[in-house]
Amino acid sequence: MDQIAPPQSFEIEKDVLSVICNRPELIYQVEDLLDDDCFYNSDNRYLFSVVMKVHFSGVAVTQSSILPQIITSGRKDILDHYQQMKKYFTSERSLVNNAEALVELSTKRALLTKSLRILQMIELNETIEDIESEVTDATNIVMTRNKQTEAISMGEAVDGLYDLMHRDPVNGITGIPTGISSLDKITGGWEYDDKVIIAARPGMGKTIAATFHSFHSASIGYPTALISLEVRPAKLAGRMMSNASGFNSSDITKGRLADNQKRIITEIGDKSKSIPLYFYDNTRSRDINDICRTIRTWHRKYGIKIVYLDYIGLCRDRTIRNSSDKTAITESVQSKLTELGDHLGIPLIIFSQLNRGSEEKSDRRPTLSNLKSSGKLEEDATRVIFLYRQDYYDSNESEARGENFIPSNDMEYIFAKNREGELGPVLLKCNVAQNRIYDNNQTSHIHSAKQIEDYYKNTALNGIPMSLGFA
Ligand SMILES: Nc1ncnc2c1ncn2[C@@H]1O[C@H](COP(=O)(O)OP(=O)(O)OP(=O)(O)O)[C@@H](O)[C@H]1O
Repeated sequence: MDQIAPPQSFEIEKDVLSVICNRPELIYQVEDLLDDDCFYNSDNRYLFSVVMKVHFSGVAVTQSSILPQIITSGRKDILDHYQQMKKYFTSERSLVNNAEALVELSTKRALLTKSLRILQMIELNETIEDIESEVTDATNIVMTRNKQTEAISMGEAVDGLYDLMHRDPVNGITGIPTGISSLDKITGGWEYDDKVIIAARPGMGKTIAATFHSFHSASIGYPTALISLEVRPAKLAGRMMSNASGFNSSDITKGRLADNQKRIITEIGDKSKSIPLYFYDNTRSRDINDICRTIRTWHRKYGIKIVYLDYIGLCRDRTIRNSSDKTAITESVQSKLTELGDHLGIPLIIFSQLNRGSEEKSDRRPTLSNLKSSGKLEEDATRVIFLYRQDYYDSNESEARGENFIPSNDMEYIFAKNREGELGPVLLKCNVAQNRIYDNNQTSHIHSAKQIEDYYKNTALNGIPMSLGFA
């Protein structure tokens, strides 16, 4: 393997360089295609980088404009090289084809380097996760190259439209059902190209929403990833069991249930073990590069169809040098997530924590301006939804006055951006102790054993024996 010569062609490099040195007005044909790495020969690579620097500065590429660049770098020998390229003239007709050939050769060189690295890692018995990461990088090398050279034809676009048009809506929904019919009406379910930001101040119910929606999508059969950077999987499962049983989630996790109640949770728990829901181990890493790698692996391994991330502000990014620049980190994290969602073609539901800064005004409902401090969250999102519960404030104020508080359970999903649908609030109910979110017109989402049976009838939890004596 060590003996494999790096794929390259000095002749093609020379052909391309001679055309762009003689006919700089043609550079635009290849400027998006080529980068320095496309040239294997170091003089060619250096000359190309100088030519492009001049070109991108908006100045015409001539001997006099490249001269200052060469002199400041101390590589006067490159001037001879430039003159040789000018003398060696070849037809410009093959420029694009030749440039594509150079891209292909450089891709092969990058793959060769990666392959040697992977072989070495196997030899050194490095962890499978690290090896997998290198394999993913290798796939990305090929993907990036494809992006540069392949267009999507009108034929492909129209075929894609037919696929969308012929999807069989179930109850009018083509995406992944949210679990709440009034939300499904507005969204049509979470769509394959969705990047949804669900933002809220602390205590508004982000984790309840993440748990509720992910449990729902998994229980109706969609392989689901729940990346919670705050709550451990056993506690998340406790919230899901609370949702399914109606018992207070704290009572479940703190061992405060009676024996017959524990039996019910065990029944539901055992049944739900087969649900395709995958939790991320947040003790391993909160770095977005590891998170994206994990999601890619799960997509291959488990066929993940939707990802919930709770919440973006807790992600780190080791590629950002200044770790105190929160905006730079959020922007980088978000662009990595957007790229991942586009690449996998699955919805990403990303939770975001708003700070408490602007709660002084009389209407405490957040607006898009509250997202401004979190980088470009709004720009890339297909939808921005704010969660709001007036109970949160009322209960604190009642407590301060020493009064008893009776919750309204009102919850609003406020659509502040919705690329293909209505804006405005959707009024729902949320029972925080039971981790339940339900339509406003229901007195309770689920309040009897019979309703639980009906609710889960078409899900993997179908057949849960709910006749164990609770209402
Ligand atoms: N078992 C419970 N009993 C009573 N209230 C609860 C229970 N579990 C959660 N809550 C309350 O529900 C609200 C929403 O909880 P959730 O964990 O979803 O908050 P969050 O929006 O994720 O915020 P944070 O990041 O601060 O945890 C909080 O005010 C919390 O105190």
